[in-house]
This record gives sequence, C-alpha cells and structure tokens, in this order.
Amino acid sequence: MVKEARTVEVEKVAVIGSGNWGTVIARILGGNVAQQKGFDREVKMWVFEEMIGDKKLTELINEKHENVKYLPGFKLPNNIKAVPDILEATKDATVLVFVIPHQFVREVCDKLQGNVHSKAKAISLVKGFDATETGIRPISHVIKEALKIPVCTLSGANIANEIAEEKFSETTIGYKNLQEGELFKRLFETKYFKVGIVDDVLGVELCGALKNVVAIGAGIIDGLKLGDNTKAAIIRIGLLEMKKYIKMFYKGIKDETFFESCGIADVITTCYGGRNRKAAEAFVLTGKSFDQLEKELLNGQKLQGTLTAKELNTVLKNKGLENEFPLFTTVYKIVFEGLDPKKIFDDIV
Ligand SMILES: NC(=O)C1=CN([C@@H]2O[C@H](COP(=O)(O)OP(=O)(O)OC[C@H]3O[C@@H](n4cnc5c(N)ncnc54)[C@H](O)[C@@H]3O)[C@@H](O)[C@H]2O)C=CC1
Ligand SMILES: O=C(CO)COP(=O)(O)O
Repeated sequence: MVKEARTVEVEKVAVIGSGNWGTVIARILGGNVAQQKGFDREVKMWVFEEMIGDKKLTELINEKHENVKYLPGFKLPNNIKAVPDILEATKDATVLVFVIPHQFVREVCDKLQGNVHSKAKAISLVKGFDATETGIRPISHVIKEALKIPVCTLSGANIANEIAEEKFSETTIGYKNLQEGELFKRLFETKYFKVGIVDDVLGVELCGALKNVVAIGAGIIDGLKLGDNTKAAIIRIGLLEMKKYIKMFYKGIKDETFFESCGIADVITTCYGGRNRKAAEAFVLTGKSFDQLEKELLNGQKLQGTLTAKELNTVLKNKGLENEFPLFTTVYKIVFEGLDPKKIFDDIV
C-alpha cells in the first residue's frame, strides 16, 4: 500500500543547524517560502548558541541578518529567525531540515523525541553516520526511529560558499514517497541550485557520508604534491569502494544514484574544494594533528571525514573486511595510526 504523504495546507519549515551549509540552506529556504504558495513565511533556524565577543550568535544573526561566524558576508532574508532553543525552533514545524555535523544528530533527536508535529516530515542534509557501540547507522534511520516520521535525504556536489555566491550547482534528493520528494524539490530548488530527485533515500545519503573519507585521501595526495592523474586515481578507487560498501551492507540501492550529483559529482568537488581535502593537505605539509588543524583552519566548522574514517574502520575491522577496502583502511591508518602518508598506495596497487 502506498502511504499518503504528510502534506498539510501550509507547511512550516524549521532548519536544524546553522553552520556553513546550514546557513546557506536557510537562506535558500527563506527566499523560497516567501515566493511559493503553501508555506508559512517564517523559517526558524536552530542555532547552537555561542558567544561572539560579548554577544550571543542568535542575537547577532537576528540583528544583522547575517551569520557573522559561519557565513560572513552574505545577508539572510528577514524571514529567517535564529532561535537557540531547539524545541522553540521546531514548535509547530511540519518540515524539519536536519543540517548539523553527524556527531550531534542523536543528541538533538533525543531532545526532539515526542515533541514534533503529528504531520512532520524530515529531510536530512547530514553527511556522516551515527556511530554506536555495535556499528554505524544511517542518519536518516536515527531520525526516523527517534521521531517516528518519514525522512528524505539531500546530498550533492555542494560546497556551501559557492552556493552562497549563487554559482550554479546540482543536488540530489532521495525520497521514498514521490509526493514528498516533489514537495522538497519545490522547497529547495532555485535557478542556481538544481534539484534532481531519485527513489533512493539511502543511496543519496550514504554517498555523502563516505565521500568525506575519499576526500581525506585526495588531500593527502595534494600534500604529497602528486599530480592530477594521481588525484583522479584516488577519486576512481574511492568511488568504487563507496559503491562496494554501500551495496554490501544495504539493500535496494540503485546503480544510477552513483551518477547523480550525490555520487560522482560530490566526490569530485569535495576532493578539489572541500574542507576535508584542505585539512588533509595541511596534515601532510605541517605534521599537525587534525584536531589542531580543524581549530586553526575552520573557525568552528567541523571536519566529518576523519571521524567517519574511524567509525567505518571499526566496522571493517570487526567484520574482517579491511583488505577489501584498501583506500578506506589506509586513510584510517594514516590519520589515526601514524602510517606514513607516502605509503598511501602500498596496499591499493
Ligand atoms: N559546508 C559545506 O560545504 C557542506 C556541508 N555539508 C554537511 O552538512 C552538515 C552540517 O555542516 P555545516 O552546516 O557546514 O556545519 P559547520 O561544520 O560549518 O559548523 C559546525 C556547526 O556545528 C555546531 N555545533 C558545535 N557544537 C555543537 C553541538 N554540541 N551540538 C550541535 N551543534 C553543534 C556549530 O554551532 C556549527 O553550527 C555536515 O554533515 C556536513 O558534512 C553538506 C554539504 C556541504
Ligand atoms: O560536502 C561537501 C561538498 O559537497 C563539503 O565537503 P567538506 O565538508 O569537505 O567541505
């Protein structure tokens, strides 16, 4: 039986997260809800509160209409309201947009449990897994289980700052219920942000999670000053390991998904322009730890690839599969076990 989508007459949108990507997305959604029928005009954006000098970040965002820490230099529409309390930010919302670093999702879901609108639906833009003692779980599963609501996913070749500058990009939404996929397409699409929709919630999400590990590999290649051919090799091998892992552990994943923006395109963009790449290059050049580099280079933004490499390795090790995923395993060993970056290809070729 095909389930009815949880649409209501007027959809009320809450953005859960206000980092670099979270703020760009809030900016797009603020613009779209003001122009489209069927949406409440205000978008609340949950902000993990922090002090900037002697002022709260939420106060600064609401006064200046700019996220001065995570997206400086770009004005937000006036209908975006920054809110420090997660329950207040999501009260009455029928659309919950999750866009926070993966390591914080469970904590946030715990707070939301039992407190969401009966017709609420979610879309996860998070790139990463939820790590438990027994393994790793897709973020969409965590949200669905905690909140008992349907969850779509959005992922693509989407370096946040480029989209803030309104440079043309594509993205992919994974849906289970077509009506919800189409609703989210209407909500997110702009002239410069083109949305493709595919019937593959997990495929979209898992590509986004795993490509961050490949990007660490690409940054290592850049730090070693190897060339474009070598980078292309890492991208190709990385994409194959992503596909192998996803198909090995999850059912119903479509081959075509790997050719959407969330697949090949995201691996390419992250391996050239992402924060994981940048930090890994600096790791090779300076010998500093990733934690230190995250602080020095990212001003509060978070790396996802190193943590994901570790979480993934726990699974591979437990299942005796390290040799079957030599790039994922080597990246883990370079980042966490002191393996010489120059040995990156030793187990791969
Ligand atoms: N920045 C980008 O270009 C893109 C990011 N993404 C994904 O979007 C997700 C969110 O990333 P960004 O918005 O870029 O964030 P970010 O990395 O720029 O910022 C980190 C965010 O985490 C918040 N934070 C810190 N401690 C926290 C805690 N204990 N609980 C909750 N929040 C806390 C900070 O306030 C800040 O908003 C990640 O999964 C990322 O992989 C996806 C596409 C593009
Ligand atoms: O996911 C991204 C681009 O699609 C951003 O990647 P980084 O987190 O490495 O910047």
